[in-house]
Amino acid sequence: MSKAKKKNNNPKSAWKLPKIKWSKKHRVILGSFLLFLGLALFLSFISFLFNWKADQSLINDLFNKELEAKNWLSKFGTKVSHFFIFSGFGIGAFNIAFLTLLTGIYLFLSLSAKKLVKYWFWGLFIMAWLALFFAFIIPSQPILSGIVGFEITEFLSHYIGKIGVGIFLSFLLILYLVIRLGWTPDQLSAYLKNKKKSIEDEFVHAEEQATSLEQNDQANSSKEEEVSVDEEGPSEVKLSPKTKEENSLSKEKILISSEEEGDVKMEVQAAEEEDEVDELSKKLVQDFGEFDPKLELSNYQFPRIDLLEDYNKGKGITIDQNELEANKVKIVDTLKNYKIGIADIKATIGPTVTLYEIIPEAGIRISKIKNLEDDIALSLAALGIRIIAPIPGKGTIGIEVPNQNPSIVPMRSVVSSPKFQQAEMQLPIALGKTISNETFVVDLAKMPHLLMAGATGQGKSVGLNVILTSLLYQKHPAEVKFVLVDPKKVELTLFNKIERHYLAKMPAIEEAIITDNAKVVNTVNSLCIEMDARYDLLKDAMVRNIKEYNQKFKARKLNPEDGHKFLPYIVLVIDEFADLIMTAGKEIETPIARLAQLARAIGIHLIIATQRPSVNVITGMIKANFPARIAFRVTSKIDSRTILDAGGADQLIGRGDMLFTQGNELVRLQCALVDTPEVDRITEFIGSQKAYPDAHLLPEYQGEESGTSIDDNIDERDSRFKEAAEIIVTAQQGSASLLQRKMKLGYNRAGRIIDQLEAAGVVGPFEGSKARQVLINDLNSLEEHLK
Ligand SMILES: Nc1ncnc2c1ncn2[C@@H]1O[C@H](COP(=O)(O)OP(=O)(O)OP(=O)(O)O)[C@@H](O)[C@H]1O
Repeated sequence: MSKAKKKNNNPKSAWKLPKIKWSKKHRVILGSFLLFLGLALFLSFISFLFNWKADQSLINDLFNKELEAKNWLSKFGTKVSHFFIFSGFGIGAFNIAFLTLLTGIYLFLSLSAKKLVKYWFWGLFIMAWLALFFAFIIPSQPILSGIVGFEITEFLSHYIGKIGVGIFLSFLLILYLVIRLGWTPDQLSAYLKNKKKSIEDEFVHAEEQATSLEQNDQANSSKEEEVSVDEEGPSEVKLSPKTKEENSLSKEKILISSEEEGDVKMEVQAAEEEDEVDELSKKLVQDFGEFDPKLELSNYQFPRIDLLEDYNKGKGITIDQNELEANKVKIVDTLKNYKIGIADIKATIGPTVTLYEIIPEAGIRISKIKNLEDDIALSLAALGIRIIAPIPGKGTIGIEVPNQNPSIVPMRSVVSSPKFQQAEMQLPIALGKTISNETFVVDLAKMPHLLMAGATGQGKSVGLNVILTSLLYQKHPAEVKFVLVDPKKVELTLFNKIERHYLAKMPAIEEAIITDNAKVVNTVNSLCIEMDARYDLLKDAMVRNIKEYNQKFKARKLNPEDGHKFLPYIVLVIDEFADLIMTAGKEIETPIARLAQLARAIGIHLIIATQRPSVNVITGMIKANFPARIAFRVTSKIDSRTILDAGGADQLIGRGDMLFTQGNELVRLQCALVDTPEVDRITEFIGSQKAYPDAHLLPEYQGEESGTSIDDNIDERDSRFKEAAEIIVTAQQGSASLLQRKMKLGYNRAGRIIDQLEAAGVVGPFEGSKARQVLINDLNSLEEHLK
């Protein structure tokens, strides 16, 4: 009988499997039918509990019109309830009603059938268990155990005795708890926590699905829109692997368009595969929670705001009313000399400069004012005047006049601003304040690289410290690593204290802050290798960028045994780029440009600073790849053009007054001030806390000189040398990351083996970013060669 019942029910779940054949309409119709059927069963069952005795006489006399049933669903309710509860499985049969209802909901909302099969299996399991259980403890109540439950228990106790049945039932219960719910004593608490979340997620998910369906419905109703859905859905998926939720959403999109077009089977299969990974990762997350990259330094404390100085001690900007008036008169008079009438003038007071916004009288052409820019500046005779004609987006002209008593923008004020504190950015940086005294926060990850230049003593080093400090205030040591290059050996030394928290370096280098140019070249090349390795990981994980990758890793969808790991952002800071490019030339320019072009997606960001903004330092290649630029004060217009492709930086007043561009318009900012003692306190605060055993290690890179000196010493070969050689020859691809993945090696060991393979003549020399050439064609030749 139980079999018969299962047969009855299974098809419902099996119907769902060949999803693609079911049009949305069919699913909705069948779904709502099952939904109502489930509801009817549920009501019948409930009512049966109270009326079963009264209605019992009906069972064999269903067609007698004189008899009335008390069941809420009358004779139908009585009959089915009797069948499922009384003759069947007792109150466990409520599961049938519930499962039918659930199937209805799944079909209605077009949710994945995979889960449903599971629900049915375990739902029926529990139903059978309950029947046996009740027959075991209260055998006299057929309504609790049902006849089937009673009979089976009878049968079992006949053979294994009452105690045997008890043991058997306990075993089944444990089976359910362990397999279905994943309970072990220590995971019990973790489970309870996660269950809540997964239920919430499911609701959100279902809502999203419903909205997506609705949207598609709307799309289908209009022919034009239908085309756009069809075009967008599939191409989105092919080009951009998505996170779990997005994936199932786009899967739905494809299915819907497939009903119109009917040939996107491939995507459907891919989506099914993703489901399996999902199940596993969900289970892992359920058992262990999300992966927490911060766990190793879980007690790490972020630096406190009071480590920073409050230079203004609560004072805001102070500006003299007379100063404002005098400047206004001067501006109006000067413009009058050039026959430019003013309709209105408005002043916005910033920390360093005040912006006078002028609306010229009707009929005056902006171009006229623009042409007179230099003359007007001369007439106003003040350093630091910058004319913006027109102010982008407005029909007005801006004249920036320096304040007589500029106020400092303390790092403390920008760090504690809500704008920075609540910034939802990957690498938020509080650069300073705008001319209208608003805190200016940018995302380094979006820049994605920054070029910083200005004459000496104008605030570059402070600017670098502002950037680094911003990140220290927002990012845990597990999330970001700095590679610091400081040929001047003074500016960044303080950061030595946080070497084992925040710095990254090559294993062979002792000092984490690199001062020697030859080592810089190696390190930059090492970052290129890191970049390639990260791209391999991204490709393998089928994601587009580090953010998605880390999300996927945290959700335990990527297996660490395949070489996957949480990837911190890496920020490379080069303090004096001029020295470097003068001595190393192309050797450094090429890998820098390569990093700049490609590294954004994998979380490596470059900041290069120079006090010599000449074209042989800031070359075309560098400029093309650094759209975000900061110019501090420079001495000539030419320098300003070299940095910004525009004048203006020569009109700045120094001490952190700067122009910032992210590729479009220029923004004048007052850089925040963080002085050496403050940086000292912050690094001391961080440095005194528990650290990682070492700085974050970058891949090994052997420079030209050291590369050629590898001997082919057979005794010193790695124990897995031969295996590695075979992998390389089979794949015909000489890369350390390949060995890393296939042999599950660390980067250093894989790198060493590659060097040994080079020495043994199996692979060619290092070719920068490209994989090395493999010099042996097949395994037979390799055998010969190694002999
Ligand atoms: N944002 C700022 N607010 C106030 N004063 C500043 C600011 N930035 C710099 N200064 C002042 O300017 C001085 C020089 O700044 P900084 O050392 O950053 O210049 P620099 O451009 O790095 O010089 P160099 O190229 O010689 O290292 C600082 O000591 C400080 O007094």
